[in-house]
Amino acid sequence: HLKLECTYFSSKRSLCQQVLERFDQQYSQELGDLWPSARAVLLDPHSWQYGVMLNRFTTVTGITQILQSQGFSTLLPQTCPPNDSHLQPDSTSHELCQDLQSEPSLSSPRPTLQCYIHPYPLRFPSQAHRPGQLKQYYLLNAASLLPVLALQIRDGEKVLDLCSAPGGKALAITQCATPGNASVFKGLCKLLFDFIYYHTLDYSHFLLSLLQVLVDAPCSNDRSWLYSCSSQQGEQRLKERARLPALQTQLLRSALSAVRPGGAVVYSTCTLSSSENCAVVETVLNDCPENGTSSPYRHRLGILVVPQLQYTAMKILILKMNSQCIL
Ligand SMILES: C[S@@+](CC[C@H](N)C(=O)[O-])C[C@H]1O[C@@H](n2cnc3c(N)ncnc32)[C@H](O)[C@@H]1O
Repeated sequence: HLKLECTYFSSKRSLCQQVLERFDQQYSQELGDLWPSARAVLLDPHSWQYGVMLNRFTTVTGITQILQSQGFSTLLPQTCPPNDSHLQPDSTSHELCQDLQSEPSLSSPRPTLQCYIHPYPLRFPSQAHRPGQLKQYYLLNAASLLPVLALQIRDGEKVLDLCSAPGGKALAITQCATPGNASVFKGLCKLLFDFIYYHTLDYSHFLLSLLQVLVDAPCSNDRSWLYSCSSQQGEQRLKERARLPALQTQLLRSALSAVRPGGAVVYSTCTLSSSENCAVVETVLNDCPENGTSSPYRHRLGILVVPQLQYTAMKILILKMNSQCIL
């Protein structure tokens, strides 16, 4: 049963001062003027926003109306805006929107992710686990959907979600394409909540067989690292942080060995740290002589989503994500 009222997120979390000091040092240099507002969001759990992703494998009767009556609106465009809309400042956005909406080679439209967000950090109640039943919706940080959208998954494609646990993005992947075998997908949705995963660094047994690979790499998750740790744990995590780029580089190389020509590898993290983001991608690109300094890839190494208080930035980013865009 749905609890019909939304509640503000409240929790007692203890801040790890050492981690904050390191972030201040590093991010004021890397992000400049953007850091104070990003810092304010990270330090105020009440301002953290969660999207509500509907599960299209269940009948979602009534939830859409409840969400809309509470002021939630869809994150992704349900229909493409006209070419001169203020939300899509360039033609790339319009093409991306059309691409998100439909698959030209298929007679029926491709399923789109249904995610609702609110202009204020209102938290929709999470749905309790009901044995034998799928959840009708999941709460997740809306920015987590960007790597999944970047995969541009089409029906029938093989996707490897290389660092899957606990499974938020894998769930989003299941919402993006029509599965060949619906019961397998339903089983997957269930399994993902049992936190099943395995650790290896070698994915070469998939050698050149996959079209899409997602590397949502283990990283110094800024938001959670700031909280819930003693000063001893903080020290330990900062040491661990220095070792992460080597692991991330290994995982990204392994993903590249599994993807077939013409496919795509999407690398994502939930840290703002440049040494775990563009530096990792650059290191791997440097392996390939054809990706020299004059390569066009150099100018489009990725999108950095910096937490801000205005939610509209997220919608605009979704429409612009195919072009070079650093917020
Ligand atoms: C950022 S989390 C992934 C979150 C997940 N994609 C999601 O959306 O729920 C990174 C995960 O990678 C796992 N991991 C660490 N080393 C790994 C490895 N060698 N192969 C696969 N996963 C690994 C970690 O245990 C962690 O669960």
